[in-house]
Amino acid sequence: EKEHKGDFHVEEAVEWPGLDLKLGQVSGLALDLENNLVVFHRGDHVWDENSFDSKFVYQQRGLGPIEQNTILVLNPSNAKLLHSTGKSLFYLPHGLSVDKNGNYWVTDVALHQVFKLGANDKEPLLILGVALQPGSDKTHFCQPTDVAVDPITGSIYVSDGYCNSRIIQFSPNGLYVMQWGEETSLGRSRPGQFRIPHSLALIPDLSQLCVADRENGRIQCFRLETGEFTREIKHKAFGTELFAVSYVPGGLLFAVNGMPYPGEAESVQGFVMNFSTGEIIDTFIPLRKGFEMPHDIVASEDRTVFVGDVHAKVVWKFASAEKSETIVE
Ligand SMILES: O=C(N[C@@H](O)C(=O)O)c1ccccc1
Repeated sequence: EKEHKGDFHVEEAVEWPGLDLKLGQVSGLALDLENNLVVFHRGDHVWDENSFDSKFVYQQRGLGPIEQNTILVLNPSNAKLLHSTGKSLFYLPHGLSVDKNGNYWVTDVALHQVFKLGANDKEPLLILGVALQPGSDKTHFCQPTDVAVDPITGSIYVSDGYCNSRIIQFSPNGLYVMQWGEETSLGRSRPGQFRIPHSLALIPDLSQLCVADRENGRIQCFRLETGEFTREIKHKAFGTELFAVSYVPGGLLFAVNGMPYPGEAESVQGFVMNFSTGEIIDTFIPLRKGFEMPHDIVASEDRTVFVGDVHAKVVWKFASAEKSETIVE
């Protein structure tokens, strides 16, 4: 048995989903205002080595947008489909978050754009970026990976992206405010340097934004108002890549790492950390089939955890099993 610290351990809820969700590559997860699970997936589109040219221009425009509904709202207990939207809009879904008014915020790495969608509207309420045009100025992104909205100020934060190394802040109505971050120089990665800022976790009560700095295999956190670096959370157990990070009010940080590189000892797994100390208090993997490429993670206050896998095209559910004793290896 592995060692668990703290007072709980998350374990796969094997009855989930119990029905075929007919998912494509699962890129983003979020919880809506009723704690329903929101899934952002790619339907019949895939991101593979033919998707982009050397200048990050999307090559499969001829396919047209994904015809399936790319945003699914599921009952978190029985996975029943409650609502779906987002058809004929997107080419390569990536990040997803829900704001305090229940709007969906998503990024599309093929369009190089960020969208705000009302829960029931067809037409986007706001679009940032220029369709299909990669760039790195105030109006262009390059494969933007995630978006988070501060519930207190309404400020919009975008992690930009696979082919940029920055976080950009926009005002609530989408005007450029400021940005921070730079690409990682050769050798050691310094604070504020990124190698694919891949996922965002906004912590409103601490006024911080944490970023999964994917290829640097670490989490970096910054002050929301200034972009000032506050801390790094990095563990050997993360291995080379750290894909996604998610914060749960009450002080827990959840994360998933990447598939091990050849010869790497660290396995692909989920992590539960104490936000204030940064220490790992639990790790978890599915009970039957292993993770393939866990791509996003979201957790609710009752410590139900969902992990979306972009290779396996599934969503895993984990529930926190009250642990009666500490079992040491
Ligand atoms: O990272 C990649 N994909 C995932 O993150 C994703 O699908 O979002 C990727 C990189 C190179 C080529 C093809 C895919």
